[in-house]
Amino acid sequence: MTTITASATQYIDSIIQKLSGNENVEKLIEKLTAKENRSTILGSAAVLLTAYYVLINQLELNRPKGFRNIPKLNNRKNVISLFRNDPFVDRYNANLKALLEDQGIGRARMAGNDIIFLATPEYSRVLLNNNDMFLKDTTETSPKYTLVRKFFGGINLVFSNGDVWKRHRAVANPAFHRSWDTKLFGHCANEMSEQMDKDMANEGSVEIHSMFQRLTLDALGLAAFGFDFQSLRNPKGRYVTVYNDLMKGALNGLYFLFPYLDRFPIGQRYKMHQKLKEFDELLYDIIKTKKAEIESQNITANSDLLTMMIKAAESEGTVAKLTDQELRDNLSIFFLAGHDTTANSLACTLYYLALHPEYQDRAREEALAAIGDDGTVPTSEQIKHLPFIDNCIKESLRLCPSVAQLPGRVMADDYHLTNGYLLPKGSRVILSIYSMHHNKKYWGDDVETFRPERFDESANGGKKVDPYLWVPFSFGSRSCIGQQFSMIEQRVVLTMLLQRYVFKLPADSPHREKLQFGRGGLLHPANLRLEVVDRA
Ligand code: HEM
Repeated sequence: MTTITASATQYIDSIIQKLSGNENVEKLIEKLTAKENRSTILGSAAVLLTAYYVLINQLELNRPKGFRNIPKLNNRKNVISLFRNDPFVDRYNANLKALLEDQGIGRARMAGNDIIFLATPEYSRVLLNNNDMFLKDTTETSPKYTLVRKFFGGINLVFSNGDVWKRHRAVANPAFHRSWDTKLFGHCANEMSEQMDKDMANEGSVEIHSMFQRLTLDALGLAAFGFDFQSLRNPKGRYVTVYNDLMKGALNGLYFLFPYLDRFPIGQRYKMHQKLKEFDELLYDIIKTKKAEIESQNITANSDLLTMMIKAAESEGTVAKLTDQELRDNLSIFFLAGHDTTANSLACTLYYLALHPEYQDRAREEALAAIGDDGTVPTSEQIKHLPFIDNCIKESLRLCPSVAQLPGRVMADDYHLTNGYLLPKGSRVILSIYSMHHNKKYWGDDVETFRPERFDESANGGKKVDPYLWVPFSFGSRSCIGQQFSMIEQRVVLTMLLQRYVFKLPADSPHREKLQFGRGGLLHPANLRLEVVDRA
């Protein structure tokens, strides 16, 4: 484009030089510059410029062909739906589904950026195997004074790239890849049972999603840094309230659209910034205590994530230590990444088991065979082999992937897909996990039916599900570091609950026809009430 403009200017200059001195031309210039003609000329210039601008924008003549060929999504409707904060699935079904499931690719323009959606296992393979080309969109782009930036930190495992990400992942890997003490999750499952019994006695049903949110917050607090939020026992406790308020505040869409509102926060927003200071004091206190414990050798084999991360950095020698601020930022991001995600998965799985009693019976049979019926917390060994329950969790994560779209990537350079499409440098790319998980082409006509057998290799002639197609935890080197943690938590909790209760969907449940989803960033059931009947 710049080359074309430069040559055009040179060409016009040479013509002006040739024409200067020519009497007719000089008369014409005189006419054009006369005062009375100026408004006409300015008007015509404005019309020409507008026409040029419209042509460039509508026909996109300034964009490369490979990009222009990518089918366009219905942008206007999609943006309106975003502003209305419609639940993700409604927005997807109305505006994205048809094109993405048919073409596997589509593009839109939002807030001045090109967004390209990818939705086939082939594109998924390309994206997930090219981390240096498809860069994570980091929080560094949001100003330092925003609540979201202060809460989740500038640089952490989730929002970093290249060598910085490698360093954080190297420190966190040993902390996650080890056997987890099932007692921790068992303790939380027992606490949840007590609360469910109370709700059943008082209300006749249990809102299962919020119950799981409380369970996973308690489990993560204990596992991450040995702190008990006690949100199951006391949902209005000091730190639970602080944490929940901060989450709500950090994910408030208004401040994503207008981040500068956080520069001089007032009223409730000001109070949130103050609460963050309280939360930070707690985290830094815990870090200090853990460091002192490590120094005095006062640590056990079943230490929390934080202790393991500090120890990993100190004993490896090869990986640089994380600063207190980096440790704090990672702890904070573990909460964002690892608590609601698991809660949503547990809630959806229990919903499908309540909807399909025959699958629930089969899952319970497997649970009882593995862990017995005496009400004790299962051991790691006992929950190692639960193929049917695992398949129920997988099928539930297929239908309800908590992370419905992989967080955005930014193209480090122009990238040509094999079929001629171009992903231009700087454009944003989103892998639509939800679209791949709901496409008939890949899963058959019963795509919307809960059928755990899809994941049973022996029932499918040894055929495995493509790991780039089923990606609730993503895949490859940047896949979810907490996958094993989450699966162990889900196995312990589900086996213990199935051992003790029968779950039923109330006859008048709004979820009877299909699961209804709530608003917000992660895919989760909206107000899901189940009847929880004691087997005894
Ligand atoms: C059902 C539960 C979970 C789901 C569906 C889930 C999903 C995901 C997905 C899709 C990613 C990839 C994000 C991306 O590449 O942009 C991811 C990354 C991550 N998850 Fe999870 N997650 C779950 C549980 C957890 C838990 C329990 C933790 C921690 C305690 C956790 C911590 C993380 C972290 C730190 C990353 C970033 C890894 C990296 O970039 O190296 N997740 N998760």
